[in-house]
Amino acid sequence: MLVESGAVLFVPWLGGLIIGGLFTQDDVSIGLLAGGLIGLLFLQSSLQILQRRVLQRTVERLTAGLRIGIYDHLQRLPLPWLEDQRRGELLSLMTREVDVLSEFVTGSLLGIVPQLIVLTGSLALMLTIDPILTIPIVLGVPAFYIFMKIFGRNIRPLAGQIRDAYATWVSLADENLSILPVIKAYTRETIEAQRIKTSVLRHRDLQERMIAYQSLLGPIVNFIAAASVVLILWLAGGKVAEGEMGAGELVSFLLYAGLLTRPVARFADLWGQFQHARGALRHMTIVLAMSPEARQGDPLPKEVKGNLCFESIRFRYAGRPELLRDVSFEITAGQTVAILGRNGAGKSTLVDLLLRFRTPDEGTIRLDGRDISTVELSAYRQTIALVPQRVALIDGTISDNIRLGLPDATRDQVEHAAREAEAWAFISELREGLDTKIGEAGIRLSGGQRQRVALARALLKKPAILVLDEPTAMFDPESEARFVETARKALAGSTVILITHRPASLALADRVLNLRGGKIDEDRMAPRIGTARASLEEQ
Ligand SMILES: Nc1ncnc2c1ncn2[C@@H]1O[C@H](COP(=O)(O)OP(=O)(O)OP(=O)(O)O)[C@@H](O)[C@H]1O
Repeated sequence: MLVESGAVLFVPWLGGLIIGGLFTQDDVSIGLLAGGLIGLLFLQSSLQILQRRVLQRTVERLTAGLRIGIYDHLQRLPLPWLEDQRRGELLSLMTREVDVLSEFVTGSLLGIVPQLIVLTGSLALMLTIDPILTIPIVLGVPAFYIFMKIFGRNIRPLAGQIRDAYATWVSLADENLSILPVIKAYTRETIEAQRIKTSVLRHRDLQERMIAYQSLLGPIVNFIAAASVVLILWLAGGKVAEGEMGAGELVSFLLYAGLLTRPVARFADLWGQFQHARGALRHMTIVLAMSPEARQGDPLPKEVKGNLCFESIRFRYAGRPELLRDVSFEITAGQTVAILGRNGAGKSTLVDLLLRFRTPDEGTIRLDGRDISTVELSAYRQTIALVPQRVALIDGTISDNIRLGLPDATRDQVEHAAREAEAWAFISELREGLDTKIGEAGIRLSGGQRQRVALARALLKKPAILVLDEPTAMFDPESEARFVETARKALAGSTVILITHRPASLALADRVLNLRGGKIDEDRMAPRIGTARASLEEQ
């Protein structure tokens, strides 16, 4: 770009010499100069080709790098922050805003220095030809920038509004696509189509306003440039007639004035693009400056026993009354403890605290006596397997899904885990068994089947601590009874936290804790559970 800008500055000079040569009728030097000029133009075009290729590649690399970097950062951010964000906004950050920014960097920002060379070079050479003629041009350029700045004031807020409008419509479309059955069942298609239309049209209208602003700029700049050339011709024409200026010099001067329009027009666009990119950059900076979860900490010993201790835990969600007031309990390694509580009592929140998805406002959770907040995060989470209420499966085969937490597991281990989770019966009936594709690219599983796959995934990991949030909620009574029987063997040795209201599953528990009013009590039902276990064992 720098070399090309230098080459560009020679063209008017040579052009002027050729015209000057025409007047002196010197054929040899004109031929030489014309040859030189063609060579220079050829060099300029070749450099432009090279420049485009290099820039295009840089755009692609920058875009891909930013996307990878932002995604990687996003998934390391704390869950509560991620839950507060709109999905569309995060998607737009990785797609549209990355494009805006990388196009600005390679399309405009990198061009600044070469364009400045052309600008100052042209002005300097014009000054050497005729300082008086150059003065109005030198004065005109700052006036032009003040005009651009005023113009930019309208563009900046608009760029932010466009970003928001885009994120809104993408969020809406994303949400609607994921709840299509509800939309169809409640025949909301027309209403939803209208909502999408309104938000898409709002984005379109804002975009049109932006284009209107930007398209005004180009022609205004061109008009100013053309009018200036006419003015110069008029002023300089007299000087040539009076012999104060040669024809060649006039041509060079005009060509330099023409050259000036290139950087000036680029800088005019630059302002709008800069405002646009600034919006994207600000959003990106806010997200990238967010601190990820603290991952560093003490390593865990190889053998984790699974003794858990919640000490005086207090917790509230922002803007809500205190949910956990003084939660204290201990679980000895290998015990299965059921946690009961009404809807909204805070059971899932306790699990979130255990997994370090959230941090208690006060109190400490200990694993084998260590404060979990001081332990290295990945190693800590690897000791826990969670079967959440809402099972999330990935697009892939059943086997991929079960292997999620233990990618190197053998086929036998996967099958064994599937049997323990009462999943083998339905898997073996599928034509491709464990290799059956599920998710968007494959078959849909029923709620109960999904839950069993998730359970197999957790059992395969053989974690020190297993958290089961309503693991049998979608099981029929027979499968539940079988699960309870096999699970007792499968879970032996693991510390199990079981959140359930189902009496049959409760039979798995050694102890029952009741979460009520933000506190934990040991439940009086416990002896009855012992009886239920005994009767199950008899059966
Ligand atoms: N991210 C959140 N922000 C604000 N409040 C929340 C959040 N998540 C949960 N809550 C609130 O905290 C309370 C406890 O929720 P939690 O999911 O822990 O209850 P739960 O005992 O697991 O309920 P359930 O038996 O229905 O699953 C509820 O009142 C819920 O509205």
